[in-house]
Formats: sequence, structure tokens, C-alpha cells
Amino acid sequence: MTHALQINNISVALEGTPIVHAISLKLKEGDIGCLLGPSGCGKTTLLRAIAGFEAVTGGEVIIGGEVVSRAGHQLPVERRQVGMVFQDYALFPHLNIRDNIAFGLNGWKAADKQKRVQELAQLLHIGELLDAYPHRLSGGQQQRVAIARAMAPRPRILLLDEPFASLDVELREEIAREIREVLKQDGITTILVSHNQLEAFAMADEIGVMRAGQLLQWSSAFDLYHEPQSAYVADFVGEGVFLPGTVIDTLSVSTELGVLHTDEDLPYASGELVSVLIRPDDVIHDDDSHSTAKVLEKAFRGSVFLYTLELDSGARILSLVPSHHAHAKGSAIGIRVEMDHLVVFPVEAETPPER
Ligand SMILES: Nc1ncnc2c1ncn2[C@@H]1O[C@H](COP(=O)(O)OP(=O)(O)OP(=O)(O)O)[C@@H](O)[C@H]1O
Repeated sequence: MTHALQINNISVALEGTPIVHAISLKLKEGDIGCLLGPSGCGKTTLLRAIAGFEAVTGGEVIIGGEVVSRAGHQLPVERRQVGMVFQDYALFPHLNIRDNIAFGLNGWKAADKQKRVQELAQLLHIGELLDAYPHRLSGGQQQRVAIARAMAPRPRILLLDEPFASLDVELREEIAREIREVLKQDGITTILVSHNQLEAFAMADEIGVMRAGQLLQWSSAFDLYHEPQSAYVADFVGEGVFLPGTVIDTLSVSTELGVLHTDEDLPYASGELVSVLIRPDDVIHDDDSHSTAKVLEKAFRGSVFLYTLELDSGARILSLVPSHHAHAKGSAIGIRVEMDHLVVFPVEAETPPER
């Protein structure tokens, strides 16, 4: 099967400094991928290499089956048929919104141009703004226009660099979901860059976690959360803590929270010391439980509180507790662990993610 985008083992250097190291990924036609990672890990550099603004020092970028980059060969940006939305939107101030959107449609018949502009204006709810000029628009409206303009020529890939960075935090997730719908309806294959995982979850079919120029894992949000392939990814994606454990057999690990069982064989020998990932939704508040933990912190999340709890050993775990259960800081509450799948890593701790 030909993928809309295939990246084979690419490396990119900026001014002689290696920044992106041997990254590979594939994206299906019409899918949305997200590069997620802390500041400086190389997300933008990888995006710019796909767009053709940066050359690769090794590997290949293949768009729609065509090799557009390999060492010593660079198809120019304007011949790649990629659309790009920059963080500052970069609208043309002297053109109205209609002409901004139609800007890349040179060579289209006037009627087709008009049809495409109308179609996008409707999809992105900017129909009333077509005669206005960019300076009159809010940040959110300018963003919609920038996305419409980049989508207009039906690019083979749409590249979005931190598209929601300048929007209100409360709005971002909702807008990410809405833009996802727009892209899906128009069938545009997209890669976006983000350092916000809620945005990535709301938007993407495939998410890649990057760290120091490497792609640690490329998979669905569900798999990143439930099947992280490294302690770094487990820690970076979602919330949770690692608790020390001792392997009893391939299906069970002994921890301070009792013996935890898993549904898939663990690749560890009996007696081996391991770290077990405990997510807040694995720890259930239960007044009838014999195990207790002390409430250290409470963070209100609407329908639930996120409790930070301290175990007898001093180890900390997190728990989501319905917000109608009010327990004071310092009090002990009953807890029960409910997990059918364990995520376990060797003890040697990795450096925690820089956030
Ligand atoms: N011209 C350059 N020469 C050498 N190194 C550079 C150059 N430009 C950027 N870098 C470095 O490359 C690394 C990756 O930068 P990049 O912008 O790709 O990261 P990013 O993950 O997109 O970060 P952010 O989320 O902060 O935008 C950074 O450490 C940066 O300092």
C-alpha cells in the first residue's frame, strides 16, 4: 500500500549540528499525525524537512510514492504540493479573506476557485468574513483562514506547526476536535506539531513522541497510553507513577499495593526487580478496602478530584476520585487497585521527561 507520507530513517542537521536522528514513520491517506515532545526535541525541524525547507543528511522522505528528499536530492518546496500553516498564520494583509483563501489556486477556473473557497468557508464557518481584511479578524478567525488557505489547493500533505499555540487554553481542545472534523471531511492528510498531549489526543490518529531528535514511539493515542514502549513515553503521556515491584511469575508482580496480575506474559524472570506503571484510573477509592493511603494533595477536575496519595513506604500514587467524595488533606482513605494489564519496565530509571 502506498502511504500518503513515508519517512525512512531520515536524519537532519542544522548548520552542521545533527538535530533529527534516523526517524521513520508512515501516515495513511486522510490520516492525521502529530509530533509530540518537549521544547527543542526537533519537531519543527522534522516538519520543515517534510516541507522541503531543510535538507536531509540521510534517509528518504516519500510523499504519495514520490521520493522528495534524500541526501543530495531535494524537490523544491513549491513542487511538493504540501500546505503549511505557520504559528503566526502569515495572512496577506492587503488581500481580503476570499483572496487570501484563493491565493494558491492559480490556474484554476474562476468557477472552480469560487466553489472551493465557498466550500472551505462553509466547513470552517468563516462565510461572513470573506469580504473582510485580516486585521479585523480575531486570532481564532485568522487561524481558520490560514488553514482554509493551506487546504485550498488540496495539498498532498498539510503541515501545521503548533496550530493552537496562540489560542486560549480552554478553547484549544474543542477547536482541535473541530479542525479534525474539517480535515477528515475534506480528506486531507495532515501532520501537526504540538507539545500539548490533550491537543494531540483530540486531533490525531497517530502520535509520535519525540525526545532529543529521536522518535521513541509512533502509534495511536490508545496504544501510547496503554502500551507505552519505554518508561519515558509512559511518563510523558498521561499521568501516573512508577511503583517498585518484584516479579512473581510471568503474570504477576508483587508491589506495596499487593500482588498485581496481568493478562499478557511479562518478559521478566521471577525475582527480578521492576517498575510498574500505576495510572490514576487504576487506583479506586474504596471505603471497604483494607489498604489505605494518606491524602497529600487534591486537584479539582470538575467531576473528579485528582488525589496524590502517600503509601506507608512514602511512595506516592495518583487516584481519580469522584468529586462528591470529600476527603481532607492528611486523612487516610481506603484504596483498591483494579488493573488487568500491567505496564512494566526494568528498574534502571530513565531520566524523567523535561516538560
Ligand atoms: N540553525 C540552527 N543551528 C543549530 N541548531 C539549531 C538551529 N535551529 C534550531 N536549532 C536547535 O535544534 C533543536 C530542535 O529545534 P526545533 O525547533 O526543531 O525543536 P522543537 O521540538 O520544534 O521545539 P519547540 O517546541 O520549542 O518549537 C533545538 O535544540 C534548537 O536549539
